Amino acid sequence: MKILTAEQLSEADKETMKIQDITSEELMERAATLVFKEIHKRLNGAPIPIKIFCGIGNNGGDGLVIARHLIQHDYQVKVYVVNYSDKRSDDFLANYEKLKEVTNNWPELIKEDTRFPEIGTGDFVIDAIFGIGLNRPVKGWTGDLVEHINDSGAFTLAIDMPSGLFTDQVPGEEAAVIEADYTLSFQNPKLVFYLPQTMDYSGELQILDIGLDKELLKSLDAQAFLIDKEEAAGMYHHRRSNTHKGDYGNVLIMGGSFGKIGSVLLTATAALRSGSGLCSLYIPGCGYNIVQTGLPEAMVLTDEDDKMLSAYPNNFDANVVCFGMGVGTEEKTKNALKELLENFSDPVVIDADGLNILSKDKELLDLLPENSILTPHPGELKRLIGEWEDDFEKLEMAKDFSEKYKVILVIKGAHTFTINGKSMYVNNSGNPGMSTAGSGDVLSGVITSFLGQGYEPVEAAVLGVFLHGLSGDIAASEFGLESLLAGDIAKNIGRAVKKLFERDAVEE
Ligand SMILES: NC(=O)C1=CN([C@@H]2O[C@H](COP(=O)(O)OP(=O)(O)OC[C@H]3O[C@@H](n4cnc5c(N)ncnc54)[C@H](OP(=O)(O)O)[C@@H]3O)[C@@H](O)[C@H]2O)[C@@H](O)CC1
Ligand SMILES: [K+]
Repeated sequence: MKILTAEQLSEADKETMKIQDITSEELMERAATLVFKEIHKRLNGAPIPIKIFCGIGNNGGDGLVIARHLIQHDYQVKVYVVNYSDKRSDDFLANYEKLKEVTNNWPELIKEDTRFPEIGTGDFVIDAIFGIGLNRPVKGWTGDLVEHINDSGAFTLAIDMPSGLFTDQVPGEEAAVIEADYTLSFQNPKLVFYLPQTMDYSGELQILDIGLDKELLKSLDAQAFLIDKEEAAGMYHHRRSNTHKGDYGNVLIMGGSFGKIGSVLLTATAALRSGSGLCSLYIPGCGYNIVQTGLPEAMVLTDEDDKMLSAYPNNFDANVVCFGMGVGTEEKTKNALKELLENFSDPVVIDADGLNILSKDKELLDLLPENSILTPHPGELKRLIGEWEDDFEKLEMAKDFSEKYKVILVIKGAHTFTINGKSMYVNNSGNPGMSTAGSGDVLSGVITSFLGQGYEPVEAAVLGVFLHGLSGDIAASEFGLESLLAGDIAKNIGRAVKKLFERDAVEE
């Protein structure tokens, strides 16, 4: 699904009104009625005190429409109008009049000197103060109100955006932002919902299709692409019957050092579980017995050094090479990476200490084959591209880096970002149980495997990241978050592929 900017979405609102010949009040009615239906589906008439905080723009207008429907369905509703300005929008005013027709319990005005209403932990708060029209940080008494809502402990549902959250920048330190438990956002996801610095504000997220014109949305350039099952399934290459192992890649995994042989074992297991036809490892001598015993399906070549890598096996004919897990950053090992980059011209996958070696000796970056895939976690990324002020700057710096060196960056996190020049892909699978040792080694194996099977490099990265996450979700549902081991992620890749083509009950 496309991630769009606030400007694109408000422009799409306007264009849709023209194309569908509807007023903005009708579009608001449509959008807010969908929100009402979602609430009604879950509350099912429960007598919970509902407190709706409405701004005076169109986000507030949505709040008033929701209030009207809830009142008409006999919910206990109290509406507050947050009077941060006198410039009420037309649709706000029209819906204010309509609300008065269904209740005598008129909205209460909250102004600068008003005592804020009490909010109990059992209340249900609907935040319709600011939406995508936010154009400056929320401060002063409006900010105090936002903090008052946050401090209440009540379940908070944000409409379109948690109030105070910009779509295109992180909030400043003194700005107040609603910390929502749930956000129902209109039409398309927004980038801030997925960035480490801002993702917590939206809580659980649901995107509502409010029927903006499909052709119009298709024509818009995405700020980024959100990758879910549907997008991942579209990238997957089905296996043909008339094939043999030679059709599925011959990957070489170079990694490990004394005490860190497990890392390469995980990577190789993941590569084979992801469908590689042939998988070989190049490791220090000390790992020979471990790998041969742990993974009989793999072939093992050893370096002349017993404890670390010191060379690249130039006479070995692999179609993709992955380098870095558990290798350390010794000078000898740097030479091994250098030899690899000087002798291998197809895309490689570089992870972990391989990235740290590149960061220490930036000249090596120029040797990277075009479309190589680098898989840093935030610490490794910082060493590679430098410090950033905030997540938006990080993404710009990462795009510049990707363009400069013609490589694909896979920035690992709760939502892993894959960056290919100006294009960004945001992963939407996975869970916190995957924050565990070796998880990244497994990811490198999955991506390497797909690259070896002939996927376009960016697809190998994006699909690999998604399946890695989905496999983690499957493993977590079996073992629970705490007990999840990286090896479980590797083992479940096949189930994740199967799941790509299963329909979920909720989608039906
Ligand atoms: N027909 C449609 O288009 C549809 C729109 N929909 C809904 O409309 C929402 C967007 O509505 P919106 O554009 O009216 O802006 P909104 O977020 O309500 O803000 C209101 C005003 O607040 C002001 N302001 C900004 N920051 C401020 C601050 N820090 N402190 C104080 N004031 C501040 C600023 O005005 P200013 O003061 O700058 O003149 C701004 O204009 C969207 O999120 C969705 O919920 C849906 O119904 C679908 C159909
Ligand atoms: K809001």
